[in-house]
Formats: sequence, structure tokens, C-alpha cells
Amino acid sequence: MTLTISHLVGGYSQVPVVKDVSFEVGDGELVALIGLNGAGKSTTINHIIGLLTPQHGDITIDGISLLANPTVYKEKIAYIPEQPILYDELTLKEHLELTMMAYQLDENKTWKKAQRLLKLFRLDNKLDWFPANFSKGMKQKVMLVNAFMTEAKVFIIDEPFIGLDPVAVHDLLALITETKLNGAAVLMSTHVLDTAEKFADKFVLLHNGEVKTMGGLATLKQDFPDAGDSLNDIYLTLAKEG
Ligand SMILES: Nc1ncnc2c1ncn2[C@@H]1O[C@H](COP(=O)(O)OP(=O)(O)OP(=O)(O)O)[C@@H](O)[C@H]1O
Repeated sequence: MTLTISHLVGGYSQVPVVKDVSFEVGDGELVALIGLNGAGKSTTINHIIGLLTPQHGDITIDGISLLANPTVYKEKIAYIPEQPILYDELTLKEHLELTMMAYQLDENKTWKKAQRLLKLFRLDNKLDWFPANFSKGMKQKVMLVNAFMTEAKVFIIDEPFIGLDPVAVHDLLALITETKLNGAAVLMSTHVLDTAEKFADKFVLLHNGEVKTMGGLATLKQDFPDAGDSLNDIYLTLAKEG
């Protein structure tokens, strides 16, 4: 499935934070959304998941518009926030059951997927525990299990790498690769540029709410010929240019 953001203008008030942003995340593609603090990454993501309403422009998944058909659109999306959102009074098992209910998933089939993910992230013996009391990284893993056990075709991941231990980062990257191979589109915002450079198929560089450049590393290098070869060099050059 293809996520298409076209001419998105939006933000929190009449003054737009995101200014005419357009890009696509195609089937089997991992796109990294990159930019300085305050560039507008989370705001763009908040529009994509339907938390904010665009002032202008449209967001679609395979032509299904968030504005015109929000229920069908949202069924296709799984979102993993930077700050885990968990319920104090629910156990890990109950969190997973809640997601299954919300997405109307087949319980037998989904529990099989969930068990595999719980084992991967070393949470399989914690089903009766309360995730609200977990460590930050463990809470992030709960969000990952919840998202990846769904049948979503578009994954939106806000800064997944900060807070996860190196083993979990490795396992998450393997999971993203597997998800891509199954035809999903993955959009990830991150400041961890060396990992983004290694794993993302395409980069969208946001600056002051505008797309400065996008594409594979070769395209970025063409757009910033005086920068060095790495994504980090290109990013630093973009930041200096202001
Ligand atoms: N809830 C909000 N209400 C009003 N303004 C906001 C809100 N959240 C963010 N902003 C403003 O929108 C702009 C873009 O912020 P955003 O959070 O999208 O940046 P970001 O690229 O995700 O940054 P970071 O890398 O720090 O997470 C900033 O100027 C910020 O002050």
C-alpha cells in the first residue's frame, strides 16, 4: 500500500507548522523522516495518524482519504509513538486484548503472532504484569508488540531507536525488514542517522516545516554536492544553510 501526503499544510493554530509537504511511502519501502528539533516531523506524523486536521492538502492510503473515509483509513495504520501510551490499570495481556478488539482481529491467529513478538522482545513471561511499571525500553517494546501483531499495511514509527537496548534495536530492524517484505509501507522519524542511512530506502529531509530534499542517498548528494558523503554530512550542511 502507498501512503501519499500531498501538499499538506497544517499545525496547531492558524499559523502553519507544516508548509506544503508532499511525499510518498510505497509498498515495501522504509522512509526516514529527518530534521532538526522543531522541524515539523511529529506534526507531520500527527496529521498522518489523524490527530490534527490539515488546513490544506490531503493524506491517502491507496487512494483512501483520511478526511473522506477516516475509519477505513485508520484500520490500515499502526502507529508507534515516541512516548509509550499505556493504561495504568491494564496488564500486558489486557493491552494486547484491547488492541485485538479495537482492530477487530482474529484472536487465535493474532495471539500466535503476539507470542512470537513477545518472545523476540523478551516479554513472554510478563503477560500478567502491568506495563505502566515497566522500564522505558520495555514500555516501547509493548508498543511495538501491539503494533506489529496487527494486520496494518502502513506503519508510522516516531523515533524508535532512543531508549531501546542494542539487541532490541537489532530485533526491531529485522522486524521492519520482514514487514517491508510482506508489502507494508513504513515511515519512521529518527535522529539516529547512521542507522537510518543503513536501513532506509528513502529520506525526507524536513526543515522549518518544508521538504528540503528527498530521495535515496544519491539524490540527496546531488542536491547537496558540497556536503560529504554520509547522511550525517548532508544533514549538517542543511542545518548550517538554515
Ligand atoms: N502541541 C503543540 N502546540 C503548539 N505548537 C506545537 C505543538 N507541538 C509542537 N509545536 C510546534 O510545532 C513546531 C514543530 O514541532 P514538532 O514537534 O513537529 O517538531 P519535530 O521535528 O518533531 O521535533 P523533535 O525532533 O524535537 O521531536 C515547533 O515549533 C513546536 O513548537
